[in-house]
Amino acid sequence: METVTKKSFINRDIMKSSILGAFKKLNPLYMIKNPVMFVVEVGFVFVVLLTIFPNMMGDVTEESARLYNAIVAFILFITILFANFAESIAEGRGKAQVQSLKKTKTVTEACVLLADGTQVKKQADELKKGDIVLVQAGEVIPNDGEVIDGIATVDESAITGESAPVVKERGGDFSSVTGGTTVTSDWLEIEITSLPGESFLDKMIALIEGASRKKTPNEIALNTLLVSLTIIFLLVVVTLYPMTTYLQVHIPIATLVALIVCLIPTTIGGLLSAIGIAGMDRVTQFNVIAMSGKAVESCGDVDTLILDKTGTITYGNRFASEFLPIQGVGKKELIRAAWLSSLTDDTPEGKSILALASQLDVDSTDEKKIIDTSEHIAFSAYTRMSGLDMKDGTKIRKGAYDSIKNKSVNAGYEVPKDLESLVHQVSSLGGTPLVVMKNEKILGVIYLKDIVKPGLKERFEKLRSMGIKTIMCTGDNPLTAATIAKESGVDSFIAESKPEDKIKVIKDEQSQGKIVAMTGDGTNDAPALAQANVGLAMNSGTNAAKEAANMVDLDSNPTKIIEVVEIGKQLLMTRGALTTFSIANDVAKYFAIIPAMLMVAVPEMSALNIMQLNSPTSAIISALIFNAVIIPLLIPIAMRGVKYEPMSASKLLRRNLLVYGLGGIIAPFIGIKLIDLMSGPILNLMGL
Ligand SMILES: Nc1ncnc2c1ncn2[C@@H]1O[C@H](COP(=O)(O)OP(=O)(O)OP(=O)(O)O)[C@@H](O)[C@H]1O
Ligand SMILES: [K+]
Ligand SMILES: [Mg+2]
Repeated sequence: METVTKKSFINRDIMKSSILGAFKKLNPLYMIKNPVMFVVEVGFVFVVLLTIFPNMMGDVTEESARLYNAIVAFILFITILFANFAESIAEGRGKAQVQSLKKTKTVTEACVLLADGTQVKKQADELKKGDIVLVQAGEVIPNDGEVIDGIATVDESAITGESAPVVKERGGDFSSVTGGTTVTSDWLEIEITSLPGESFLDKMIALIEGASRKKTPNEIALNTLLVSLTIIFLLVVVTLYPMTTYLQVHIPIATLVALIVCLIPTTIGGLLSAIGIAGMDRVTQFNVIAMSGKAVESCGDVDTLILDKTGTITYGNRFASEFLPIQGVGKKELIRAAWLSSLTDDTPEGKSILALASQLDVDSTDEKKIIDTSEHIAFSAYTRMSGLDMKDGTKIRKGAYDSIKNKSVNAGYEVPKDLESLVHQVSSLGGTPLVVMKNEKILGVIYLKDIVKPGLKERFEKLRSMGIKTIMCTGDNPLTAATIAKESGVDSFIAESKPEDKIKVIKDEQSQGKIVAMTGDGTNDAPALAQANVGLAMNSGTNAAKEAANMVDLDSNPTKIIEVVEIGKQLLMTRGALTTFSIANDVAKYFAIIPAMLMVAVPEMSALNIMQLNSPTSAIISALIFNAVIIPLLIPIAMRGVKYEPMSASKLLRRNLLVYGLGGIIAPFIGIKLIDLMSGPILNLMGL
């Protein structure tokens, strides 16, 4: 099982560009998007002006005020830089990735096949949807498309980072190709399915570049809270001013600005967007492309996970392992019918049936003729069968038990007595029984082996402790479904389901207020992928599925949805934890510095001055320094996320309140005291 490797989130290049980025982001037009930090910037400009014109507000008496104002301005400036730096670091890794992706976007020339059989050369950016192109070994695929002819290996490392080439061919799971990848052997005829500039690679670049990074609903809600808190503290400090005048305490304007900055939620305000970007980045590092931050965030809220059986819970390459004829039918006859039914079946199941039949000896001399003269009945998840209508009128079908049985009964046949026991035999082993019939008469059963992936039981257990329900949806019969469900440990299952049943399950869950995630790869999964709150499509899947989904797994590993959900949970938790910490901090600072500030004028305050700070000036400067340095100190947590262990929501809340709430209250007392011990004497020397 893959795990997220804990790469360092910072290196020299990222450091350099982040420092530069921190300065670039000082632009007020940019800063205003982050109202909390914008207030700090306005305060900074104000204190700079007070440094240059100390008498601006008719405020000053002592000469030392200029120096004091300069120090406050400097710390405010550093605070803003730290916040900008956090965001730049979060963006840094994505930028590096974009650069390597852009390198793969070389200008390619495509060989377009026209309807009359002639070929013309076109630039990749002139290709239209529906154009058919021929791509040969060594050439780059000009845009996304579906293979319509040929078989070839394709190097997809430009996109997936995986160096082993992938075989692409018409039909089945490996028919879609991505622009920017390279054909390494043979040739492919590809029908283009994307417009120039709208390919998967283009979308990936735009996403990582952040061009389409919008604030997520959760971020917007939190921002509103932070702005409200900012307004409240602004009012608190503004009302403090007449009070102190009444008490005849002189508080310099710079101190009031410093006080505001200490009290408004600058810590979370400075880290909020970094947390979101880092969450998306963690998903990307995991080789999953999220189409929006909202998608990653929805993962954190997921209540129900819909999984399909084949390929997700069991290995995708379910293979034929036995032919079981019903009484009165020869094994040879069954094998021949099964072979015929699979001659033009592109699915892994069909291919494995051909392989087993050939291995067991089947007369295949007329193969080509049959293929050429018969009508092909392709497998579909709706009919749940596949086969051939031969020229001589023979109809051969294989498919799911209930589908074939219904068809045979409708044609007037009785269900063979021993059929059910054969189906039962296969199903109770967790295998898929495919029933074969010739001219509506049932001949026997093909045993397709389905193997449950290891380690799933523990993972479903983990999901359960996170409060997530897992539902397996399968087109297979109830007994096979029950066996696999039991073996893998999913919470519940739905058998004999058609694609629209998946949508129904999703809608039912959603109508109960649940957030639903699902994976899929087929065209018939597309509507369900679109309906789900989190739809994770496989990169190997069809383009329709990829368009409908809001995430794509480049490694095409459906079980990854589990990790993606965990990353989403972790993102929400990190945001919650740091918000709690930040607000607890601000409240603590209030009690730490107000008494120190006022004790000169109101001696009774000294009882509250538990911190015993050097002087009112040192108190405010120390608090302001603490307020600034806490931002870079928390960058590692924002980047990596808080440690996540699955547990119930209420337990999690309690633990978070304890660690980050209580921690947030205690930290400033210790931090400010330490800074005061160091800065107090220096300020003394400066005469402050
Ligand atoms: N190539 C095929 N030809 C005929 N019948 C098939 C073929 N592949 C699968 N089937 C039958 O159709 C049923 C439905 O297939 P479908 O792909 O919808 O579901 P599934 O593969 O069983 O489960 P899942 O939804 O988990 O992928 C299968 O259970 C099987 O009985
Ligand atoms: K603050
Ligand atoms: Mg399937």
